[in-house]
Amino acid sequence: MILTIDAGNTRIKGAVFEEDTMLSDFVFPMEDFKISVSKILDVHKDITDIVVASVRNMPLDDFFWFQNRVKVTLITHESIFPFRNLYETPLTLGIDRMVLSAGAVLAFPGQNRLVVDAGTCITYDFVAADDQYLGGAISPGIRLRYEALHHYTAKLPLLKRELPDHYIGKSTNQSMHSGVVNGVINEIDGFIARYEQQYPNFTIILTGGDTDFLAKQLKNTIFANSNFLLESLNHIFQYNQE
Ligand SMILES: Nc1ncnc2c1ncn2[C@@H]1O[C@H](COP(=O)(O)OP(=O)(O)OP(=O)(O)O)[C@@H](O)[C@H]1O
Ligand SMILES: CC(C)(CO)[C@@H](O)C(=O)NCCC(=O)O
Ligand SMILES: [K+]
Repeated sequence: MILTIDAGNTRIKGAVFEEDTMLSDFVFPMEDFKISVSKILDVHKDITDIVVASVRNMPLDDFFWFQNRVKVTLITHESIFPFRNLYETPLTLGIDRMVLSAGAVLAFPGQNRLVVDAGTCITYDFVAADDQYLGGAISPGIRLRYEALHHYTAKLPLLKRELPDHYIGKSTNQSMHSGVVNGVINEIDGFIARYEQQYPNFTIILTGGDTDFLAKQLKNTIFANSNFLLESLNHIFQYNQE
């Protein structure tokens, strides 16, 4: 039994796996890291390994704190990934993007794959059918866009995400929802259309904190799975054992 941990930019997510089955999952703020993980280990006494991917500047001691109870594996640029990395700056590629790309290769062998992670940032990662990682894009996520509008203006309020039913916003709030949410939807549809010009067939995976909010709004058929990063960590761990 293993505990996978995704230390994201805003929140920490975790899931317990017995082989390919997810037994439970958790979300907690950074401050609660040690207490939350301790509790999970207390409840699931059969956990033998913790597998972590972190995009934060978090002290590694926090992870290795549990070393006396379980084996701790940190996924880093030195881990074994099932793709050839063609990024020109491979050492600056986010570990989350590498894990998602690896997960896409292992879950969808022999296909072109695009992973869209709608989290704090929206990231796009393309891995071709020959398992070459080509790169992608990084843009601000939904919450970041709302926060930026509020933070860098005098008049715009801080709003919570809301699905607009009109393109033409008839009030400040409607205009902001249309700008942020329709903007993101068009961005994702637009990226997919662009990639389609070059690669007529590919599998699209949507993940991240805004998965469920966005999934039905997109034009294309996608695999929507907000736990894809945690599942990918489980797959990479198994792959690295083999
Ligand atoms: N309870 C929540 N707390 C924070 N963000 C949430 C929540 N529910 C949905 N979201 C949405 O999730 C997005 C953030 O995604 P996510 O939670 O995956 O970010 P994260 O933890 O920083 O991870 P990552 O760094 O991998 O993006 C925000 O744009 C926000 O709209
Ligand atoms: C883009 C983020 C912040 C998304 O979580 C992360 O993947 C990251 O820090 N990336 C480093 C830059 C890059 O991927 O090229
Ligand atoms: K992200």
